[in-house]
This record gives sequence, structure tokens and C-alpha cells, in this order.
Amino acid sequence: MQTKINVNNLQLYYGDFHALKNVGLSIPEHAITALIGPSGCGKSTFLRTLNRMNDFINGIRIEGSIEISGEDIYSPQMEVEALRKRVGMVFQQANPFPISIYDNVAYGPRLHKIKDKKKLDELVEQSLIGASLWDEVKDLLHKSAMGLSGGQQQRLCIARALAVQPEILLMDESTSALDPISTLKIEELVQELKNQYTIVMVTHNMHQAARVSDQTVFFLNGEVVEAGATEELFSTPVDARTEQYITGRFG
Ligand SMILES: Nc1ncnc2c1ncn2[C@@H]1O[C@H](COP(=O)(O)OP(=O)(O)OP(=O)(O)O)[C@@H](O)[C@H]1O
Repeated sequence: MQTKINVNNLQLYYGDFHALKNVGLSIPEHAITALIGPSGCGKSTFLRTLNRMNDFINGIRIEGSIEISGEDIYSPQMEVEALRKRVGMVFQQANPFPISIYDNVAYGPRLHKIKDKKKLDELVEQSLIGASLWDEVKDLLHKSAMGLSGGQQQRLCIARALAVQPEILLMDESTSALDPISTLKIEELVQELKNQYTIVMVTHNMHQAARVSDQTVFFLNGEVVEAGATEELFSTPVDARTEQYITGRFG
């Protein structure tokens, strides 16, 4: 598998607090990488470094490098807006805008100056198909997104992310607020999406990581303890702390 994201000696400080320590990782293209670890170990912080969402936080300091397709995303030349278009994000709570389903999906493309109605229609349809939501909403496109169920709203957020045609999709516990059936739907969807996108997901649920991902990264106290093929990490972990965590002995 080709490497999409290369992280080298990454350090992140919130003021004096050293939240990510010497993180080195290689994230493969067209695969699902799951980030696991106990609460507070730095999973979300790390995820947010990949599209520079942490830039908004006061007192933050980042050292080391992150390359996406060989480009250093923290270099002064990097255009952060363009980066966020390439690296989409879906959050824990579905957060549709209180506007129509169509306008939610068209929001990103319009922001990027796509105005042509035919092009927008196409993007909306393709994104909703991509997010496995089209069949359920094709007759409701101009109804409010707030009328959808929680699982549908989360798939709408995925469609919204896909509409700007990203290369990478970051998912921060995107199923943790959903019922088991909606969760399964999103897990199946993510398996399909990896053919086109590189996916990095934070999950609290080890079973989900084992079911869905190709590569798993185990974080503890801001460090990567172990990273490797999911099957191997769960069947023959190398580090005793990984074994303790995946067998439920802490965290
Ligand atoms: N904006 C912030 N300012 C200061 N400290 C922060 C900030 N955000 C996170 N932290 C701290 O950094 C550490 C890592 O937090 P982070 O949210 O990345 O962990 P996590 O593994 O994603 O946890 P969880 O699974 O509970 O979401 C924690 O100690 C947290 O308190």
C-alpha cells in the first residue's frame, strides 16, 4: 500500500502540557486507519493535526512534520483553506445546518465558488449516493435536514464532506452517538469509501476498530505505543501495554 500521510517526530504542546510526544506514523492510502487508546491519550488532538484544526487553539505549539502526498502541511507555503478541502472531517455529533438537505450538501461547493445549477445538482446527487443516503432522501431534497434521523444526519454530514471532493476523510468517533443499526450502516459505508478516500477514524470502540480498519494505532499518554496491521495488532500485540488495553485490563 502506498503511504498517503507521513508523520515524523511530531510534538504538540498545549501551553506547557506536552500532549503529543514523538509521534511517527505512516498512514496508507485507500485504507482505514483506526486510532484507539484510553480517554485523554491524544487521539483527537492527533486527528486534528492532519487538517490543522488545532490552529484555532490559543497557546498551541507544534514541532516535527506531517506530509500529505509528500507535501509538508505545516510549511509556510501551505494554504490552509485548500488543505481543509483536501482533508474533510466528520465529528462525533452530527451537525447538519438548519437548512435543506440539498443546501447542506451544496454548502461546501458553493463556498468554493461552484454556482452552476447542473454541476451543483450532480455533486449533491453523487455525494448523497456516496454516503448511501440518496435513496432515502431523493424526494426530500428541499426539506429541512433537521427532520432526518440521527443516523441519516450523520450520513448527510459525510455527504457534505464528500461534496468538496476530498482525498482524506477524518472521522472523530462518528458513530458513538448512534444506535447499533445506524452504526453498522456507517461502518459498511466507510468500507466502501476507502476505495476512493484515505480514512482515519478515532474510535473508543475496539470492536469497531477490529471490524472495520486495516491499520490500528494505539495511543497512550500522547505517544504511539504500537501501530500495525489491525489483524496482527489485535491477535499478536508486541507491546505488553497494547495487550493489556485490548484485553480490557485498563482504559
Ligand atoms: N484545547 C486544549 N487545551 C488544553 N489541553 C487540551 C486541549 N484539548 C485537549 N487537551 C488535553 O490533551 C490531552 C489529549 O486530549 P484529546 O482530546 O486529544 O484525547 P482523546 O484521546 O481524544 O480523548 P477522548 O477519547 O476522551 O476524546 C488531554 O489531556 C486533554 O485534556
